[in-house]
Formats: sequence, C-alpha cells, structure tokens
Amino acid sequence: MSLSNASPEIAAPTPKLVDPSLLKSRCLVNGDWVTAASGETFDVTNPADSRRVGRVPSMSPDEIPAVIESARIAQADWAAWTAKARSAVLRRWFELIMSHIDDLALILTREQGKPLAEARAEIAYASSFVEWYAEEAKRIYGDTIPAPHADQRITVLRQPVGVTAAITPWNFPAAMVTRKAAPALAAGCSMILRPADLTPLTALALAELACRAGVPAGVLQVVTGSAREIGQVLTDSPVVRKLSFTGSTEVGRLLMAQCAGSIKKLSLELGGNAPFIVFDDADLDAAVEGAMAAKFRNAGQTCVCANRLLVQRGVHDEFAEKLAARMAALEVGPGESPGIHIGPMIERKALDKIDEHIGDALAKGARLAQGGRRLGGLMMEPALLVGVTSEMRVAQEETFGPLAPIFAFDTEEEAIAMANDTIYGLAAYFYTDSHARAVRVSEALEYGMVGHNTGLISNEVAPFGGIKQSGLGSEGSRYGLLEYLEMKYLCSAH
Ligand SMILES: NC(=O)c1ccc[n+]([C@@H]2O[C@H](COP(=O)([O-])OP(=O)(O)OC[C@H]3O[C@@H](n4cnc5c(N)ncnc54)[C@H](O)[C@@H]3O)[C@@H](O)[C@H]2O)c1
Ligand SMILES: O=C[C@H](O)CS(=O)(=O)O
Repeated sequence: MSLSNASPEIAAPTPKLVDPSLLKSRCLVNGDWVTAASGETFDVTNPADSRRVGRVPSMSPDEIPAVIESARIAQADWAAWTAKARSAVLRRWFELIMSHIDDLALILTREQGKPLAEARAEIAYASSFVEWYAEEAKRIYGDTIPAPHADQRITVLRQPVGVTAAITPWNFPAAMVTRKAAPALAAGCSMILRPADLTPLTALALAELACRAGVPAGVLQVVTGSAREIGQVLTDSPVVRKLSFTGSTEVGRLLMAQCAGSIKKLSLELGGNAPFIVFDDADLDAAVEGAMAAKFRNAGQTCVCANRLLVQRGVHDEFAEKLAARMAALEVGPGESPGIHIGPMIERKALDKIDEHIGDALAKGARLAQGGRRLGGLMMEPALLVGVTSEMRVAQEETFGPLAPIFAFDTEEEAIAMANDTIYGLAAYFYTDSHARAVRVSEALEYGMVGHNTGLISNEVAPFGGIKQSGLGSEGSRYGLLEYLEMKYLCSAH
C-alpha cells in the first residue's frame, strides 16, 4: 500500500457544492434555522487535513426544553396526518436525498474522512431507509382477536410512541440518522436529533432536505452542542418517550441508566467485536474478499467490522498470504483524492488506540506481518497481525481501525468458543462450503446478525441489531418500525 496524496504544488481542485445552502451553520428548531442563544459555536474539521469545514452552534441545555415542547406540539398534528400523507413526504425526502447525493457525499467526506466513493454509497444506503419507511408507513396494521365472551370485541391498535430523541455516532453520519428518523416519522412520531460533534453537517444537510420535502416544523429538529448536557435533558424529560442511541456500549450503558427515571422506550445499537471465521472447507478467495469488505469498510471504523479473524490451521498460511497481498494494494489518503480505499482516522485518540492494540499484541507474542506504519496526520497503513491469542487486548476490545488480527484454531468447537468469548453480540461472519457446518455454526454463534460466506450484511430490509452488550432492539426492516410504535389493546363490551 502507499500514501496517495496530491502534492501541495499541484493539489487537486477542491470541488464545490452544487447547492451551498446544504452546508448549514445553524440548528433546526421548530422549523427555523437558529444559532445558540449564547452565540457560541464549535468548529467541524476535516480529518484529512484538520482544516475547518464548518461551524455549528453550541446550544445550551437550557434551550432544549423549548425544543422538546415544540416536538410535543408538532407530534400531535403529525400523528393526525394520514399514513399515506406521511408516506408521500418521506418519499419526497428520499428523492431529494438521491438528487443531492454528490453534495451530501462531499459534505460527509469532508467531516468524516471516508473516501468519496464510500460516502456516496453511504448516502444511497441512508436514503434506502427513507425509501423503505415511506413504504412501510402505509402498512402499520393492528389485530382483531376472537373475544372469550360473546359481548366483547377485542382489537389491538398500534399508535406512535410520541416525542422521540436520537443520539448518533460519527462513523456513519448519514445512515445512522435516517435509520432512526425515517421509522420515527413514518410511525407518526417527532424526533429531536443530536448528531455527533465530529460530524453534524451531514445531519443538518439531511434535515434541510427533510424541510424541503414537507416535514412540518417541529417534527424533525436537530440540535448540536454538549453531548452529555443535551443528553441529560433529553433523557430526564418525561415528554420524551423514547431514546434511540447508536454508539459505544460504554455510553449506551450510561444513557440506559439515565432513561430509567422516565421508563423510556429504548433502542441501543452499541459496540461490536465481530469474529470472522474461515474454515478449512471455505472458498479461500471468497473468504479473502469477504474479509477485505468486513474489515476495511470505512477504514475499519464500523460497528460490524471483522474485529478478529479466526482461521483454521489447515488454511491459515495461505489465507494470511492472500490477505496480505490484497491489503498491500490498498491506497491510503484523503477521502477526496481519487482511487483512495482507506481515509484518515477520525481523530488522534483513534490512531493511538490502534497503536496500543498492536503494541500489546506484539508484547504478548504476536507478529506484525505487514503494515502498521503511521503515514502522517491521521493516516496509517492497514496492519496485519499473526499469532494473535485471546490474552491480547485486540481479542476483547473493539479496535475500530484498519487492523486485521489473525487467530489460528484447530476445531469447529474451538472456533465457536473463541467467537462467543466476548461481552458483545452484534455481528459475526463465517466461511464454509459445508451445508451441515453452516447450519451448526450459524445456530451456535451468539450474535444478532450472522454473515455466511459474505462480509457485507448491512441493508434496509433486514433487522440490524445486537444481543448481549451490543444493544437492544433492531433498526431497519419491518421490525424497526415497531420501535416507534406502542401497542394498545381495546376490549369493547356491547
Ligand atoms: N451498533 C451499531 O449500529 C453501531 C453503529 C455505529 C457505531 N457504533 C458504535 O459506536 C462507537 C463509535 O462511535 P462513537 O465514538 O461516536 O461512540 P460514542 O459512544 O463515543 O458516541 C456516540 C454518540 O454519543 C454521544 N455521547 C457521548 N457521550 C455521551 C453522553 N454522556 N451523553 C449523551 N451522549 C453522549 C457522542 O457525542 C456521539 O454523538 C463504537 O463502539 C461503534 O461500535 C455502533
Ligand atoms: O457502524 C455500523 C453501522 O451500523 C454502519 S452499517 O449499518 O454496518 O453500514
């Protein structure tokens, strides 16, 4: 691999936004674009070069109760719209996102760092949730149940939860927003979104397009500022009936406790430690391609990334050799540069954690087979470790970077035990061409999502979610809508 970067003398022309009004410097509150009452702001910087790409308000927690009240008033009206009318607005939002994909991708790459091609893919993925829930909005069905008494009629209604809040991470600044906002709005809820400080601009641009699509004032609001302070107001408020959080397990635990006081409905999409298991009877070339996809998407900064590569001893050396060759072809550089596969890490502490994981593994007997060099700024060479064992930090902690640690195993039972030896349960992957083994392994893995002979499992139609300490609930699919609905049972006597 190499560091691809336009030389300062002939820097590539900086593409401009076709619609500069998508680059917002204010928050969306009750249909208005507002500054913080204090006038305070904070910068959003490009991880590729630390240059400022935007500036957003640092709202005070004192301003949030008014936002919640706006959301409460707006939600009552929004819930009275017909499902078809809500669906039409969501459909229009989907169309506007896709027609502005290039600008949204550019904003996303500039604040998050991922290569433009990946940013475009994320925008399309994000829009697929809006498209999906525009359709699902019209299919929120209830039940009628045969009553046990002749004079009774039993029905089950599904009604919107009401005012909801969402707190989202920096690694997928578009998809993590629409994966929450789309089902919320489809269900007839309102949503107060607080995006990550590192990547708020994409969320604000999506909100601008939601306004253009006809989402009424107060139904979707976006506030920026102190996560802890704003989060505390949102979790304390009894008016906020649900919190949807995507982020680390550590913060998820904290927010879950903060929501206990008001017994909120909770969706938690938390950390992962995905095993990627390669058996002797796997198609090795397919397994290598799957590992590249599962490990290096978003430079390894995804919750479902292959955090551990477990390879059966009979194919270990061939797999490691093939993977190293594919990794060597990865181009590292600024996301806006052409042909880049691996962008910068989001911040310095992310690079430091990867170094710590490599250092710890080497100190405990692993070998750095390839890569691992820092390349300046927040860039690093994708690294391949072999001889990794369960005593090393990388076995139990989410690396969240382009580090591929290979663990060897002998038997299927050993592989399952290694794979399940973690507090996490988000995603797991395994490669085998044996049907019998596929049935056994898919049922034995303790994860919310399992990929068999594939390293890419994320889409809008399937329930995305974890078990154990990777979270609660699911997003996407028809199940994701249930997270924003309450069930009411009506027993009517005649
Ligand atoms: N399961 C999933 O779908 C999924 C998806 C993406 C990321 N993640 C996880 O998120 C982590 C990386 O993202 P991150 O670094 O943004 O996670 P993080 O938990 O540090 O932050 C997530 C969000 O919570 C906010 N936050 C932080 N402390 C808070 C507090 N005390 N109160 C309220 N909000 C607070 C942050 O500002 C951010 O907006 C990884 O662990 C990754 O696995 C999970
Ligand atoms: O970080 C994990 C996100 O959920 C991204 S994706 O849904 O896996 O693409």
